[in-house]
Amino acid sequence: MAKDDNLPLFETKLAKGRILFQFYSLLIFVGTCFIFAYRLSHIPAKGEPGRWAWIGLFFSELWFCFYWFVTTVVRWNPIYRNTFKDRLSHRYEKALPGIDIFVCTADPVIEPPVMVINTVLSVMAYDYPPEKLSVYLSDDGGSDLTFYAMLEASRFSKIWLPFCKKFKLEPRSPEAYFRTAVEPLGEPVLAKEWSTVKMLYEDMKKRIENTTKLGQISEEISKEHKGFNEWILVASRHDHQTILQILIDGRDSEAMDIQGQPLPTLVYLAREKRTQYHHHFKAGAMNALIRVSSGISNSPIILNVDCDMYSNNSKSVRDGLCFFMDEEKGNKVGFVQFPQAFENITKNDVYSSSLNVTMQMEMPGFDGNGGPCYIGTGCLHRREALSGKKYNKNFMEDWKRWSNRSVEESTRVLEETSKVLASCNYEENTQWGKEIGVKYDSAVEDVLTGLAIQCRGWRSIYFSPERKGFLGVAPTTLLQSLVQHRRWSDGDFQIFASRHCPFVLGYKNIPLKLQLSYCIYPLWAPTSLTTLYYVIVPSLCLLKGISLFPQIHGFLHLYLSSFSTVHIALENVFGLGAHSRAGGMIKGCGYTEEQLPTFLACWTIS
Ligand SMILES: O=c1ccn([C@@H]2O[C@H](COP(=O)(O)OP(=O)(O)O[C@H]3O[C@H](CO)[C@@H](O)[C@H](O)[C@H]3O)[C@@H](O)[C@H]2O)c(=O)[nH]1
Ligand SMILES: [Mn+2]
Repeated sequence: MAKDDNLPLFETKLAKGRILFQFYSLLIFVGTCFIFAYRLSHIPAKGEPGRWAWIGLFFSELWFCFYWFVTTVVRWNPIYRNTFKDRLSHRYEKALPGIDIFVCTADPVIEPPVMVINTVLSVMAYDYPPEKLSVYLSDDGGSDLTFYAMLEASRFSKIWLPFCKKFKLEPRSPEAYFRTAVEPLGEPVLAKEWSTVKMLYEDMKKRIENTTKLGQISEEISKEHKGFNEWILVASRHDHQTILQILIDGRDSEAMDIQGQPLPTLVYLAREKRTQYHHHFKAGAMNALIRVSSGISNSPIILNVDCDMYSNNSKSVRDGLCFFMDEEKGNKVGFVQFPQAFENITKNDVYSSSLNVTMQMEMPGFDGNGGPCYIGTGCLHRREALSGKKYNKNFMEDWKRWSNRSVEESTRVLEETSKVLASCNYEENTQWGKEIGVKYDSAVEDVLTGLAIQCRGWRSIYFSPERKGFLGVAPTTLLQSLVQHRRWSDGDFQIFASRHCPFVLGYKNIPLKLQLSYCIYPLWAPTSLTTLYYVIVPSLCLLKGISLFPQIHGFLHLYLSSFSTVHIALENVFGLGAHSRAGGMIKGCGYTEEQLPTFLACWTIS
């Protein structure tokens, strides 16, 4: 036995500078106490003008103080993870488990088929034994255009996968790769292959784009695959039977790339849609995928990505497995969440679409408090945890059980038997969407599902490697950004106001500091009310000559002004610092949610 056999597969590091941050928080807290002392001791008497405005202001400040407390709890103790993939490979290379990868798409117009298949190709090309990978595309658009693109991708994968592996390319989305890669002119052999593959990709892209533009499949194309016949029965995207096509069956000995290596299984699924049944959006799609995949490959680990988030790092699956397969701590891990990162962030990122503060400060903080939330994409799940199983101390994943499994049926029979699992009435009178799978009835099904998994005893892990695991498309216009934030604020607040409230669901199931951390997003919505109050009422009162802030003189002046200096200086270090450390621009900073310090500054300056 080699001597590194007992070493862990991952390590955890505490963030630097925590003490400084904690000291800074203490300073803010002292300042806040002074404010409350003043507010309470100077309430205008009954009949004096401004009494109600004053009391309102006091409650707003109490709220800000609570919100600041929650953000401080989140940021108190961030941790960072590091994996040892060489140890994983050394110990388990022959016994690596199967991985099922789910890609969700919903609309061929908003999510063009070319983009979708780039994501699909990027995950098919993971640096992982291909016979152990199964990629499932869920098409809620029920579109033959997307199906056609998948057919093209299944053919192109035979060239693309060996090409990626031979030259160890990154990223493995052909579009993203060719956009940035420089032609290797110095090496004639490589250069020839490079330009051939590029040309083949461009040709395929053109064919798909032309068909998409046309909006329908030509007769010539429809003869290429019997799958197109399914669309004869499709009334509309909201009313059709299940369409399930196994485009590449990994068990098939003829499913080989041009180098003779096996290919990952590739499945196209458009679950059944009927107008009288609610389809539950992405959550419904995910649950159909969980069931269908259990009949086909049934891998113990499930990775899910949105169709606009391609894999930017071919090692991510191995990274994730370092957590699940760690001998000491792995069994408790329910899911491993990667950050959402985007490749289309504008220069100043005025709407803070990059989510830098969330991804680089808050999520590591969640992890330190008990585990990050599930954020819908770039997440590896343990199938058992996602399917509703409770963790218990004796749980031991049997990684071999899954790899020994063999499905006997032919591809066609397998397709037919699996279709039932994606039908509309399959979930009637079951726990799907409640206790099993991704939860329904929430605009942020992901956060709610992650919370439930944690409450069932599983640990989650946040892993942010230097080379980003996934890159997606962020909203860039004010309208897109507002729509997204409104959905998040609404959805998160609904969780808070329901029986799924972190303090109810989490009571005794997750640590109190994690329950508190979970409030940070649900409280966005109510905080907007106090913010509006704080912005509007004092200004109106000033117009009437009523001041709601103290006139400063004497000792208090000295104290407050020195505090304001210290505070503003520190706010620059921590507020701006937090933002720019997270890679943001100064202009985007005003949009981060550092309210209390901002209001403190407002106090001290007024
Ligand atoms: O009926 C539907 C609607 C959407 N989707 C897919 O769901 C994903 C996310 O939807 P999108 O409209 O892009 O929402 P975003 O605001 O970008 O989603 C963010 O927020 C969601 C809710 O918190 C998470 O589920 C997502 O993963 C996260 O990227 C996309 O791949 C869609 O194709 C479906 O499969 N079926
Ligand atoms: Mn999206």
